[in-house]
Amino acid sequence: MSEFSNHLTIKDIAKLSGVSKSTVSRVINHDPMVKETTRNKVMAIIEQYQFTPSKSARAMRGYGNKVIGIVVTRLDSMSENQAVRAMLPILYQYGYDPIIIESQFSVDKVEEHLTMLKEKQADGVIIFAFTGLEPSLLSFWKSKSVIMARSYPDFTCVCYDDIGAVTTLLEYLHQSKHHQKIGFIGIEQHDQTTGALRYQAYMDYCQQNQISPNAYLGNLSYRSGYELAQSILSLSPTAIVCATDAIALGLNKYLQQNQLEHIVVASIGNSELLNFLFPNTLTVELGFDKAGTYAAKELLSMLQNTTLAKTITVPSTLIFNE
Ligand SMILES: O=P(O)(O)OC[C@H]1O[C@H](O[C@H]2O[C@H](CO)[C@@H](O)[C@H](O)[C@H]2O)[C@H](O)[C@@H](O)[C@@H]1O
Repeated sequence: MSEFSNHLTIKDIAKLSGVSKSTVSRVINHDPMVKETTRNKVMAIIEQYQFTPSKSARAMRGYGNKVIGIVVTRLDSMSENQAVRAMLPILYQYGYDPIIIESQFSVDKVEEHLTMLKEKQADGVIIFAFTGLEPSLLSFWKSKSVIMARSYPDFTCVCYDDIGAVTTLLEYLHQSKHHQKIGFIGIEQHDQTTGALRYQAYMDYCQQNQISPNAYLGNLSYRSGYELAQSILSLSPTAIVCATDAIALGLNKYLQQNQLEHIVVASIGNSELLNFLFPNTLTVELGFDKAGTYAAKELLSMLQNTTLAKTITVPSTLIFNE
């Protein structure tokens, strides 16, 4: 709406809506106490004039920029994307602006990002943690952070059921489908969760059920699954459990190229991409979206009241894609 609308202030919106300035600011800041009829009236004017409160105006008036930093490890991670996608609508609903930044598993980068977020006076952070990221680095944020994918004492953390997911797949393949030769392609054990926990769960199950282990470990890439395929096939497995969907995509590609699709592939993740390309893959869902929802809600409740630190482990579920 013309040049005029770009210069509108909260005072103008208040006048046009027939409410006070403070009511307009409460609508802008998603105050749940504002009556729905008032909110609708103000929002109609805001939309009509395409009014955007400037951040400096909000800050000067003491509303502050409500900012949450989200530090992901990889912008191209399917699992982290799913979790972040679940967080965003909740943060928006409560008037927070998310700042999404990537650490690439670098402790230095996390430190740099957290310093920037501190300088910007971010209200809170959600950090996708990884092996080597020490809790001491996060101490400033203890009461206003949620840590994803790893558990740290005295912090609020959202974790995945790494051991349960592997065990569920093995039980199904071994007990229900009677596979005896089950291989495993995982992640190197310096990665303590996706790597060591999932590999250890496989080894434990093999030991408890007299299965000869056949395991190869690599990294989180599709290529790793593809490249380890040939080695694992040397012991002629009838089923192969993959620690992640990316590994399963690589393995499935190899099996398809070599017409070995009779080998059952099982995976942990249940991503849309894997389901679309290789719908026969047996999957366990870790609940990345649920984890994102828990994280956003926990952080918001921490920011509103003092809550005790807790670790939430999202339960895993076996999915039957018929
Ligand atoms: O290929 P992806 O979709 O990215 O899924 C692979 C695994 O990613 C996550 O684990 C990795 O990142 C974590 C931080 O988000 C880190 O703590 C962990 O060490 C990495 O392996 C996710 O937590 C796993 O469940 C996914 O399987």
